[in-house]
Amino acid sequence: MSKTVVIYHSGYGHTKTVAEHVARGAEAQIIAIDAQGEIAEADWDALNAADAIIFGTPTYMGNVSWQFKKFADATSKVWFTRGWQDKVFGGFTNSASPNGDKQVALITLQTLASQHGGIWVSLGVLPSNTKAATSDDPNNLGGSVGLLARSPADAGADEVHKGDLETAALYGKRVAGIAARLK
Ligand SMILES: Cc1cc2nc3c(=O)[nH]c(=O)nc-3n(C[C@H](O)[C@H](O)[C@H](O)COP(=O)(O)O)c2cc1C
Repeated sequence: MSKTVVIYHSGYGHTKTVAEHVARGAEAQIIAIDAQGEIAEADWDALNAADAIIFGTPTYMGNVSWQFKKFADATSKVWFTRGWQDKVFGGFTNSASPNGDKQVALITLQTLASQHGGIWVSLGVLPSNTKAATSDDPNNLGGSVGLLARSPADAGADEVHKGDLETAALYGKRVAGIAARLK
């Protein structure tokens, strides 16, 4: 059994909903970065002990939230010791527009994982991109690097698109499964 941790920031709850579905698929511990961009000391211990880490952030102004970036910069302490070298990593982002520059945020997460010498896991779910496809379908946003999710600007935190939440669970399962195979 591998140990997976989902660590995310969410300003208004939508990304939290996505994180919970990723964590359910991965059977992962879940850690929230708070509004000041902080996590507890015990959370660092959990991250250090994990076989797989999945990063999550809303896309704000075309990139990760400042709270996530503050966390990312704080990981430089671990970077110096190569403490996360060869861990398995994944990442997800949620935003209002179908595109909304989500990919930029995702690449930031992939780059963070790579800085740590990690093994990045792609989404691994075929896009639903036919005329009949809807937001209820898996990977209807057509991602490949990691998980993309959409919450329309007027949607509540419990209204993240159904297909994206299903994709979130599939992706969590995939990351944890790959970590278990490598262990
Ligand atoms: C400061 C700010 C910047 C945002 N920038 C973007 C953006 O660049 N692209 C986009 O599609 N949505 C953008 N949004 C919309 C959020 O990504 C969307 O509401 C998301 O669901 C918020 O997630 P959260 O509830 O976890 O904070 C922005 C929202 C805020 C508050």
